[in-house]
Amino acid sequence: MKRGFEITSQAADLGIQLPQRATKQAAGYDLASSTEMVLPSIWKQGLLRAFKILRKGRKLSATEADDASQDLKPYLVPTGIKVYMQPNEVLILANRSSNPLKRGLILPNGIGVIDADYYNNEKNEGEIFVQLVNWGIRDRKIHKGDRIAQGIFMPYLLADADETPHTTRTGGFGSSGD
Ligand SMILES: O=c1ccn([C@H]2C[C@H](O)[C@@H](COP(=O)(O)OP(=O)(O)OP(=O)(O)O)O2)c(=O)[nH]1
Ligand SMILES: [Mg+2]
Repeated sequence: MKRGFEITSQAADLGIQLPQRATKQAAGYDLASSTEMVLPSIWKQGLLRAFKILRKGRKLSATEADDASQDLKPYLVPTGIKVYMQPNEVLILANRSSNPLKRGLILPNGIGVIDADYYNNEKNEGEIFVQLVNWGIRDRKIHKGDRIAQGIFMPYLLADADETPHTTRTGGFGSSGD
């Protein structure tokens, strides 16, 4: 067992497929959404918020002002997939080039880094999530099974003065602190 994908126990009954490459020399394993969800247009969300404020025609209360100034966050699309690999390897998540062109979808983190020690972590079993922002004008529906990103296995190198930490990964998305 060198490297590969597994379905998470939560997604075991969803009938999802393991990621595959689309052509003989494709570098990326296509990852699909494990659920149906709507990704609201980021423009629309921002404008709706602005309209709401304007329509009020009065000074906002402190809580309203606080709500209105909250950042619009990217959506985390679940895949129901976890990945195992060698300790010196990483899975790089990259967007599909057709996503921005055809669907207005971008990966706000540029690329996703899936660490080898994310596998089977205590918080979410190592489920891969794809961060997506819909920067199109219209809301976008994602269907279960839609391919949303691709994962590329890579070896990584250590620096001379590397002091490998002994800490165990407990989750993702900021689990190691700010
Ligand atoms: O697009 C992504 C990016 C990351 N991850 C998971 C796998 C990765 O191993 C973990 C941590 O990612 P990263 O180190 O890039 O984020 P961080 O903000 O530094 O979080 P942490 O403190 O948990 O390392 O989150 C995803 O599922 N999807
Ligand atoms: Mg990190």
